[in-house]
Amino acid sequence: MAASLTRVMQMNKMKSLSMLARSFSVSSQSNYKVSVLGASGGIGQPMSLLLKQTPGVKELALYDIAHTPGVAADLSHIDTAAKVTGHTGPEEIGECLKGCDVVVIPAGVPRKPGMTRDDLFTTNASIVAELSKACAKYCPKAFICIISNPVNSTVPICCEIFKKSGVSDVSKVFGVSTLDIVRSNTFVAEAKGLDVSTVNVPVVGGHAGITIIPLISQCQPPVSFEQAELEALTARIQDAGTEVVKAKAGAGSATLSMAYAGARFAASALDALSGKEGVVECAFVPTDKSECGYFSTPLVLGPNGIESNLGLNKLSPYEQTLVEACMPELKGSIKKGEDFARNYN
Ligand SMILES: NC(=O)c1ccc[n+]([C@@H]2O[C@H](COP(=O)([O-])OP(=O)(O)OC[C@H]3O[C@@H](n4cnc5c(N)ncnc54)[C@H](O)[C@@H]3O)[C@@H](O)[C@H]2O)c1
Ligand SMILES: O=C(O)C[C@H](O)C(=O)O
Repeated sequence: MAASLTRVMQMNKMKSLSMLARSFSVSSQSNYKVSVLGASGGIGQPMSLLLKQTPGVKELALYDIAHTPGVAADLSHIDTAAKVTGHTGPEEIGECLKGCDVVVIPAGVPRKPGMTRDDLFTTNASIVAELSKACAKYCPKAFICIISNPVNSTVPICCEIFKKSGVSDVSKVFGVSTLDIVRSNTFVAEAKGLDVSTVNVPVVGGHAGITIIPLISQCQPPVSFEQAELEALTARIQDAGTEVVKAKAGAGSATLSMAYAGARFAASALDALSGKEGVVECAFVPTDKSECGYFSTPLVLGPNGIESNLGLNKLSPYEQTLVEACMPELKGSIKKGEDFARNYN
């Protein structure tokens, strides 16, 4: 009786792990160290929980300025392979980052109702600069996945800090815009009554308001909407972060959906590192394909980071107007980040 119960439990666990492996599509043979900076926060905790269950994670190193020992102790009791370590404060960040393959950064303050993402710059710019400096020192070859807002400025900050620290290759620095894709897939599937697991909408541009540009004309499977419906859907995707901020009424912004999206992007990074073919993700990265210098587009990822940038592909006339409209804001946010980093010590 006890033996058969154990067998059923083992089968259930294997089933749930293989479901997770399939949904995050990670090669189970790989063996990587993943670090989360800002691990005690609203995103950091649930994302670390997902990463603790992600096949291929050998070590999960958690860093924050507070509460990391408790989060690490809690997660370490979960019976999955990843070894969990907790690190608190700047004197422990080196140990956290040494040997790291993938770093995910959700450190920093979230929005409250009435704020824009850019309003977070004052606080978050220096947090991301400080953490980027540590990454450049301790794990310059790792995939760096930046969640902290404003992403349109924090990614340029990280890239500039890397260059200032002597790390010229920034082809593994990514602004995580996966949540925009996750939301677009969900909303399109709901509108068309499709199985959401089959829907894939590329989202390009940046990660704030009008800079978020879903390419619904390139949705797989193909879908079509009346223009008014398309515009309403696009606006909902662009404002989806604000929708959550308003609903949380002062208690922060998206955490659970972001944890899912962040863990999914990290899993793709692990896939890319392990040499899996055909890993494609949209992310906000440095590029010479856009006049801005940074833009989110679908990217083919490999062991060395971006293998190729798939660009915008064929845009509809409506999407072309959205791309043109986002340029002034995007350029301003990028410049703000670059200027900040150049003056940062
Ligand atoms: N890219 C996206 O799509 C997306 C989605 C949701 C949220 N965000 C952003 O993610 C960030 C975090 O959101 P949250 O809800 O988890 O916030 P939170 O306040 O719940 O957690 C942030 C964590 O960062 C930690 N932290 C602060 N300074 C730090 C430092 N110097 N080093 C390490 N850790 C530090 C805090 O102690 C806290 O635990 C915000 O900037 C938010 O706007 C981005
Ligand atoms: O909206 C926010 O402030 C958080 C995040 O950027 C989101 O899109 O949910």
